[in-house]
Amino acid sequence: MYGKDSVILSDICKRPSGFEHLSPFCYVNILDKSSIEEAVVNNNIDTLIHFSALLSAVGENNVPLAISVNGRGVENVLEVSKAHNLKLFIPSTIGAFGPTTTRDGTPDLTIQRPRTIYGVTKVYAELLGEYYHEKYGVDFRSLRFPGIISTVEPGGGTTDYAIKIYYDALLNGKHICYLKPDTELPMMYDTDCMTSVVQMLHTPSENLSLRTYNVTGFSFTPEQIAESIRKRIPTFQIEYNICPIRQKIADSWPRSLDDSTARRDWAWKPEYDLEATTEIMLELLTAKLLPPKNEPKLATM
Ligand SMILES: NC(=O)C1=CN([C@@H]2O[C@H](COP(=O)(O)OP(=O)(O)OC[C@H]3O[C@@H](n4cnc5c(N)ncnc54)[C@H](O)[C@@H]3O)[C@@H](O)[C@H]2O)C=CC1
Ligand SMILES: CC(=O)[C@H](N)C(=O)O
Repeated sequence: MYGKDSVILSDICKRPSGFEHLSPFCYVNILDKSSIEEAVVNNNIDTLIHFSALLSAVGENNVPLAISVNGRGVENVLEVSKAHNLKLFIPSTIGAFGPTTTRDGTPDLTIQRPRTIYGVTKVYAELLGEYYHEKYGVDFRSLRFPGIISTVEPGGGTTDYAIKIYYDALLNGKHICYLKPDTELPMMYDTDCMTSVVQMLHTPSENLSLRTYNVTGFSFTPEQIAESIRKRIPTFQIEYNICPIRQKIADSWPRSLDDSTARRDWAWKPEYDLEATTEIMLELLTAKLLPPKNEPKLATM
């Protein structure tokens, strides 16, 4: 299940430089079922992890494309999983909840009436996956993630500021935040996110009481993440220029998630809190963005 001999990455665009050593890479357009099937058959794939999607903010700007990528893409991977007996993981999100859901300690099973096309398509993915599991026996599994914080530049979501703020802290000493200072959202560090996927995929089917679980790390506001950065970069400043679209989305999402079912069923437990996340983000991004200048080489004799 791990390592470059076991994993193949795919996308419709070339992978960013610096990741070539990770694993083989191939073109797959998830809107083209035969392209998924070709990759599965040619590489003898047994598990499909389907990450491709348009996130919440970009989805609002291109609804037909979001319906297509997030909706048809899911239909295609489910059909291919059914035909080739694959284990299938599709991430869901806090975006699958909406303003009528309880926002604090949101449980796994509750009202799901999202108001974004991203959320609507993610509820569709959850329900269609569970339907394929019940009707056809597809080993479908899903986790509802909060905002994921990693050093990879964000792809157009509402929680993106929680990545950009670290870039800005190092490059400019200042971040202009599109959410209000007291907007609380749940988040999780990258390593915990990947651990949760691996743990859930390893859990025997009979131990899963749900096919879609909440998982979370910790919750914070822009003010609180700025304070955490200021402990390490005292001159760091945050200013606010509210984006009404993203603010409205954030105000409709949970402030915190209840992930006790995942903790009970497959011993889920995150390792990173806000301080540990700030520590590692600043360390990794310093290495990525501010590499040490090369010392002049000594003349060889
Ligand atoms: N980043 C986050 O905070 C969270 C992400 N998730 C889920 O995790 C998954 C990955 O999210 P990110 O990596 O942040 O998104 P991203 O926007 O960074 O990456 C999405 C990828 O999908 C690819 N893609 C788009 N159209 C495609 C097509 N037709 N065929 C093949 N690939 C296509 C894009 O090229 C891109 O590499 C998504 O399903 C998202 O809903 C869930 C909760 C939080
Ligand atoms: C929480 C998510 O699903 C994503 N980061 C987004 O903000 O759209």
